[in-house]
Amino acid sequence: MLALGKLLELTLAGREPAEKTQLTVEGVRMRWLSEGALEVRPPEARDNGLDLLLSAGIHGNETAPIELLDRLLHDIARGDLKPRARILFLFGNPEAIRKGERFVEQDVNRLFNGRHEQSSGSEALRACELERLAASFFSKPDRQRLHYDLHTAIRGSKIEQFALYPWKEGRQHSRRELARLRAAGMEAVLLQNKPSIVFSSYTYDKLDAEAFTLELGKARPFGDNDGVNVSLLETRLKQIIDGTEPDVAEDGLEGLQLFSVAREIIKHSDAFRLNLPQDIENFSELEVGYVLAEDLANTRWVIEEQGARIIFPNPKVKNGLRAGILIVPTTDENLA
Ligand SMILES: O=C(O)CCC(=O)N[C@@H](CCC(=O)O)C(=O)O
Ligand SMILES: [Zn+2]
Repeated sequence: MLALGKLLELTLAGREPAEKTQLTVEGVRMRWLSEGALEVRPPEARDNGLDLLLSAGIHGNETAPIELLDRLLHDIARGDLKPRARILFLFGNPEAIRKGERFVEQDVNRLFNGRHEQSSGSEALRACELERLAASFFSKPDRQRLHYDLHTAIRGSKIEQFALYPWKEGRQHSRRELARLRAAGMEAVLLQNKPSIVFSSYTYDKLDAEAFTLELGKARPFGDNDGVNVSLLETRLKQIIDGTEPDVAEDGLEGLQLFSVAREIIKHSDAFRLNLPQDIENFSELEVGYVLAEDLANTRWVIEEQGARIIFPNPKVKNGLRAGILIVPTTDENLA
């Protein structure tokens, strides 16, 4: 296997490779760009015009997606997987990955779309670098752009694998991309309805990629991911990479549950209280009238929406950040 296939090992050791560019026997070029960043380019004659960004480890303790990208890279470096797409592999927060923690000082996934400029520290610098790497990768005209930012969640979930689809004014969510996600094993998609500061929102909004955050199960340490079944996604990614992906039927949304955001719960102060059991699962339903959260100055978050569910409840976030998302079921009528 080419040494650059060991991007994860290099990243965990905090080392630069001796050789920055290597070629497989079939002429696939692997190029190390910076810590945790590697570009793969097929020979020109085989290039099918897709630019695919695969990122994981934006949160350092979310290891199943990191292991998945590591397996794909090994297959490419051994010549077992022959790309027809250009690919950028990114391990988002190397320092946090080495520590096995979600983040070190601040959550990288709250620092995109310019937020890093208002901040400082190594994670702000990393978010800036990730934006730059993604922008440079997606700068070639007339190519398809696709980004999957792979995550696992802090808690268990009533719906194990789901995607979050960013929003941009005047742009419609794509039925074809949703069918592709369904084929990749996703059981639900949350259609966002406002701008956001996460990585996939940056590539969707500023770089015109089709972009998604994918949640694949519960976060566990390296080597402990048997419970996270990524086989459908892994098969689909291999097919996207080597250009053998079966056509997705645009009516192929069967079994895919769609949700939209009703409200984001923002923690404003240290007085914030979230009235949920610690072990509550994502997608748990909340009854109308339930007092979900309380904050300073008698602010109360009371459930008003029929069929409301909660995802990512987390009262420990820093003040000013999202402490949960209230979602409601929606339909496919506004898809392009
Ligand atoms: O389990 C949790 O509370 C968080 C899991 C996670 O890291 N989710 C991403 C979602 C990003 C998005 O909104 O697209 C995050 O919170 O950064
Ligand atoms: Zn995450």
